[in-house]
Amino acid sequence: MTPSFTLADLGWASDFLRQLDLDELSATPCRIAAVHRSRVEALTAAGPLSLTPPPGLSTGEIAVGDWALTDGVRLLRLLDRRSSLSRRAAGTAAARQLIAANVDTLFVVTSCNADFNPARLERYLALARAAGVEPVILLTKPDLAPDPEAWRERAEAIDRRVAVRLIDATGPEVRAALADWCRPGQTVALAGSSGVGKTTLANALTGAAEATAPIREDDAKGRHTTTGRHLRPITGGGWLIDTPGMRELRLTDAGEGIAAVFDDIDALARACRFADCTHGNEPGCAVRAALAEGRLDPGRLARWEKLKREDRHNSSTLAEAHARDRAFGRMVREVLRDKNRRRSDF
Ligand SMILES: Nc1nc2c(ncn2[C@@H]2O[C@H](COP(=O)(O)OP(=O)(O)OP(=O)(O)O)[C@@H](O)[C@H]2O)c(=O)[nH]1
Ligand SMILES: [Zn+2]
Repeated sequence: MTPSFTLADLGWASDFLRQLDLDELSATPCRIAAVHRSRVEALTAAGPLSLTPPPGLSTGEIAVGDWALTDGVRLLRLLDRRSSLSRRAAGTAAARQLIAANVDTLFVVTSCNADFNPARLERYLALARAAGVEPVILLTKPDLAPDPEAWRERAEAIDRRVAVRLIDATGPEVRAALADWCRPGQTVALAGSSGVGKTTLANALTGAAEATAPIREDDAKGRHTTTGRHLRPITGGGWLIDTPGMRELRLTDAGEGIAAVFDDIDALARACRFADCTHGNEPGCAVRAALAEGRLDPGRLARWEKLKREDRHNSSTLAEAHARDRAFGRMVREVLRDKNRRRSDF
């Protein structure tokens, strides 16, 4: 059985259509469902396709969730994204790694227990905002907590603009509870620590069968292709982007997002007498004044400062990262040389 999706089901919208030139109107819009080393898998209104990217476009520049144009064999070009989630690439280099594109909602998942950590939640909210994605906080395991409402209140206090839902990931109501964000054409992703229930939620949204076995669909030629590997249809409408990279998000260049989550502190800092105020001993510091008057929670200020430091560190230029790598390489070589020297002394 081949599920068929309309372009609107796949998330096609007028801001993608507007990007097409007249001579591109005959090309087929497709949504990237999986990215491999040299090919991508894509979904079209006529079914799944396996495509090669055009010369000059590496698969590293393509993300699951991207919209592109195809002639049926090749990917012709990528369309501009509405949002993109990226993280600092593994290793020490400050390069960015694309994780997902055109995500509408990031479900930030934590539990009604010791996993709940305001600093981490703020960090995820900042990351979502910087990516252009709406964050929603999901609090799992309310069934195991004596007073789940207290956890909800704590989560709501972090940012009043963010929706918070208590949700038993193992219960029957997962799709109903998240229906607002899982309408046809909408795309969601899940982030959060290990063990908070992301896999359980993903299975509930997509149907457990698809989660454990890849969906096999007949393509036009009657061969079997595996599709939707990382762009998984949600039962009843919408899409879940579930890639290995989604599970390890780190904060990169989220300066704008941090300012949005901590707009109160940001406004205070702008009112300091000196533009480069460190909120230490400078006269006319509005941040310290707010602290002294009890208008600003010292814990919140500490988390803001920590996030800013971390963001500065993660956003350090490639050149700096390379310099660090070189220094590290030099150290490793020296240690090895030293070891060999000692070995040859025996
Ligand atoms: N009672 C209860 N158990 C839950 C709930 N959510 C998750 N669990 C259980 O918690 C355990 C971990 O859930 P997972 O879905 O594997 O967590 P995860 O976030 O995917 O973890 P990683 O795969 O390590 O990232 C499982 O045994 C779930 O059944 C919940 O809301 N209530
Ligand atoms: Zn100040």
